[in-house]
Amino acid sequence: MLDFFHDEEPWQEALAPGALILRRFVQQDDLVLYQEINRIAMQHPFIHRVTPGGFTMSAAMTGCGAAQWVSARDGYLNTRETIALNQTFLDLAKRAAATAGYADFIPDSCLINRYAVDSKMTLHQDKNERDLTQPIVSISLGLPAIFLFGGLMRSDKTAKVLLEHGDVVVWGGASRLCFHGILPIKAGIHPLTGPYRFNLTFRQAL
Ligand SMILES: O=C(O)CCC(=O)C(=O)O
Ligand SMILES: [Fe+2]
Repeated sequence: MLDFFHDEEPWQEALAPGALILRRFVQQDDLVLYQEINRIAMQHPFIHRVTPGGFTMSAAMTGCGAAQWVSARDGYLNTRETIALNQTFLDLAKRAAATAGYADFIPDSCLINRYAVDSKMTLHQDKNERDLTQPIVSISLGLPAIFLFGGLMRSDKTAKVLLEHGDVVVWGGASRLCFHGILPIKAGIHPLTGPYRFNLTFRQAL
């Protein structure tokens, strides 16, 4: 893959108390992650969920692990039909969490979002998980995106952060319930993922 910065050493950037960006943390594992996303999508195709307010989400979703997120209203569905979290996924998520100071992270689920051009995610809190002492580990692959990261109130000022291929954001502790979102994705073609951005969020949901 032609990537000018492919050999760059990963580095870290503080985002907020309890929140850290691990730049290029999964860059070396991008192909394995992408192949696993495709394997999962063969069994559980990406779908556009409808919010409780009746809006169809622009990002398409699938996932793996013990629980599947249904909606902000209905939370997680504990289902036997989901695909197990594979070892590479688990190892990476735990290693990222530990690097950010969350050594006890035990993810049981991974939600996968696929963003095409103009797809976005409006500001929200991840609060359907049962144990909020466990962090969120969020991996970005493919096209870049602007990530908004705010405070505990929707109206709080948000930081705008460019997330690129291979970056990981971990948030927990004082930041666990911070509002966050994704601005509309700009058109582009990524060497690995084509016209898409993928995001994987690892959680202990149940
Ligand atoms: O796509 C992202 O980077 C964030 C996704 C997200 O916030 C979520 O799935 O809850
Ligand atoms: Fe979220």
